[in-house]
Amino acid sequence: MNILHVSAECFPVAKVGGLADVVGALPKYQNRIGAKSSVIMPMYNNAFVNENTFETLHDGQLKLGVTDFGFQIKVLKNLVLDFDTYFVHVKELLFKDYVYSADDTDRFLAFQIAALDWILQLDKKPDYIHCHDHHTGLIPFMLQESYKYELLNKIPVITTIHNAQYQGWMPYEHLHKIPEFNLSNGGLLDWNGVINPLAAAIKCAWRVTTVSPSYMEELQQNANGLEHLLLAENKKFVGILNGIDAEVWNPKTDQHLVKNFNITSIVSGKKANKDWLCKTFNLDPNKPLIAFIGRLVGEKGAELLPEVFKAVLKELDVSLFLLGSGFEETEKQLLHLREENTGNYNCHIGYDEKLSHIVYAGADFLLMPSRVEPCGLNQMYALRYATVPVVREIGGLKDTVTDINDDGFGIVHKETTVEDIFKAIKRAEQFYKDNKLFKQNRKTMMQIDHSWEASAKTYINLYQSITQTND
Ligand SMILES: Nc1ncnc2c1ncn2[C@@H]1O[C@H](COP(=O)(O)OP(=O)(O)O[C@H]2O[C@H](CO)[C@@H](O)[C@H](O)[C@H]2O)[C@@H](O)[C@H]1O
Repeated sequence: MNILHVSAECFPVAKVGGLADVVGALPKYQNRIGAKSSVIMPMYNNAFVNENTFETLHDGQLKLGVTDFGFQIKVLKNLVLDFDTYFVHVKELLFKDYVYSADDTDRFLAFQIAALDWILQLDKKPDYIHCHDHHTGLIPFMLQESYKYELLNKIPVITTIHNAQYQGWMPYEHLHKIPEFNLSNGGLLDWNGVINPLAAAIKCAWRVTTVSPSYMEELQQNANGLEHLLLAENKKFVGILNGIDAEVWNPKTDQHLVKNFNITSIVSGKKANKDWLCKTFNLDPNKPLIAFIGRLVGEKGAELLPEVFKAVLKELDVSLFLLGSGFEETEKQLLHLREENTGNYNCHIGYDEKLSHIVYAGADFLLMPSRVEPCGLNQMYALRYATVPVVREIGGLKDTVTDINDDGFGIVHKETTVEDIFKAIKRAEQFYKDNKLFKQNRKTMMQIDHSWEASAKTYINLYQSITQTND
């Protein structure tokens, strides 16, 4: 079984968030159970690309409306990843020092067209094409409708929704850039009067998956405008919980940590990482350390954090640390908060992979007050590093975290409000004081298995079920 994943991000090549973690792990675990899974992604002008060498497999020309662009498909020459990774190189459009920006429409259109042009001329074509998020949302449409790709229209195409908040909307002036199709089927591209690549993917993909079962249910009520479409297409939908790459995220071997640990050395291991964090960021190591890691956007409840932190710092005896970037105003408020709270609060505004690993290991609690959380990986990393997740009961958080009061191991709150988040942190402060229970809970958390094995198999079964139904 030959599967080609198409994605804008893939760890360790280019990561903005959880999409990269999933696309960097799922193919690896699919290969371990006998599939031949590979990835095609854009070639960005980033550190990974500059540190490695590439070989050109294919040279082509693509048309975006009236403009021609040369493109190459490249592979790594000096390094072997856990799966074959193909890179679409379009110098003028994709080769930038960012992944996403305001010019994404043309960039990801070119990426998708180049990927399909390349597949079209392959002797051995993939058995399945697995697209991820709206950046690849026009592929199911083009496979089904564009005359140019008629030869590929029997290849089952699956779309995974990692986040339905972003849909890739584009005005109709871009319509002519999509390889020619029967215009009377143009409605498949449309949702509410604009071209909507995520909606097109939902309409045209053979199956659609969401990254947790609860998120699939919730989307029917809250899908940023696509609710009716989801209801109409719900027979295509399957919710498959993400896993984590338990080899990359392993406190026993993690190269980023100050000290490694396993289930028999939790206390000393976590202490060494916490001490380093507290020393580096001027925090009191004797207080429970509550951390947040993530994009500072509305979905994550981030704009409430400055107010929550202010109240917590006034009333509770804990230390707070935040690693993230996003809304400028939230960043400003978070930085400003440091001035009056030295010793109990600090933040690092920016993206830092290494620091994130130390925070998962060194924190006592990890805060995730998300408004929307399709799956969430942070809480699963936290569990693996014996850090108590403090989460809102939503999406994948609901599927992976059970409250301590319900015989579970985490702290769960109902709403993304300042009051609820504050109360959850207060419960964390209390829980930390129960030394025996707190220590025992760390062991329980470390034994929870969220590795990819089971979900990788579920995806394979899903692909097979498509072939069986359509044979
Ligand atoms: N400033 C920073 N520095 C270092 N690392 C940082 C960072 N900010 C975030 N990260 C890292 O980025 C990843 C975030 O993953 P999530 O799954 O929590 O969220 P995201 O919303 O990006 O993903 C979307 O896709 C994933 C994958 O399907 C879903 O789990 C999720 O719910 C959905 O919103 C984690 O690896 C985290 O450590």
